[in-house]
Amino acid sequence: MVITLQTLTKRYGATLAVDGLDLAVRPGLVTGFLGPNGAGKSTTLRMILGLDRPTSGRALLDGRPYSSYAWPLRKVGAVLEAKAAHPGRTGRNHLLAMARSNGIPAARVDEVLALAGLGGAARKRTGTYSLGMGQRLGIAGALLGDPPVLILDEPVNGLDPDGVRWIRGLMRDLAAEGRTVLVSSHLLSEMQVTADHLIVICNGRLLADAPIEQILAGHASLEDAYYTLTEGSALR
Ligand SMILES: Nc1ncnc2c1ncn2[C@@H]1O[C@H](COP(=O)(O)OP(=O)(O)OP(=O)(O)O)[C@@H](O)[C@H]1O
Repeated sequence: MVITLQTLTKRYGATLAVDGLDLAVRPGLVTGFLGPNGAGKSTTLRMILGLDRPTSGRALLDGRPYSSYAWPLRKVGAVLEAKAAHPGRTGRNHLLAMARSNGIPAARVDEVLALAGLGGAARKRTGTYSLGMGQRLGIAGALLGDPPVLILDEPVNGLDPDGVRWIRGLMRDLAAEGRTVLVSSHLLSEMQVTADHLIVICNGRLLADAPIEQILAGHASLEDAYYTLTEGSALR
């Protein structure tokens, strides 16, 4: 499944959060989505997921908006914020409710809980989860519908070293299975070893959309390349 942005624009009052993005995110790759704080990454991801309405332009999944799909969890799995679950619900019940509303069998809930390393905490209330456990629950939820597209906003935030390794391997595996994996992160060293392709934005505008080798060429590290790319684009 291809994610296509067509002159995607979002204005909040005087702030142009996303400024005419035109690009395609392709299957079979881990695409890193980078940019300074306030660059417009989360706003872009929210528009792809139909959680924010574009001021103009469009965000499409295989040519159709997210909202046009009857079982969206079977098309796109997303983790936007850790701890999005109701704190009084157990992790398992949270996922069961998600599964039910998307016609996904209950057995899949236990599968993704085990996959996310949450088997032991499945029957605890999510309000008692640590940041990393909340992040794992979010990832379990994203995998629930076995979707062809995964959208992850800062997925390693709060994860322990084991968790970081796990999510890195998971993203690589999902891409190798032919899925579209779009991941935003500020951890450039992590992106350097995980991403195949990078999209860099600043002030809502596209700075780079290229294979990682091309962006790294002539630089000692992704951190170096990133600073070269963004230094000419002072933040508002
Ligand atoms: N609901 C909102 N109302 C008003 N302004 C908003 C809203 N959401 C985002 N913005 C503004 O839009 C711009 C882009 O924000 P966004 O959260 O998309 O950036 P980001 O790249 O995800 O940043 P970070 O790396 O800090 O998460 C910022 O200037 C932000 O203040």
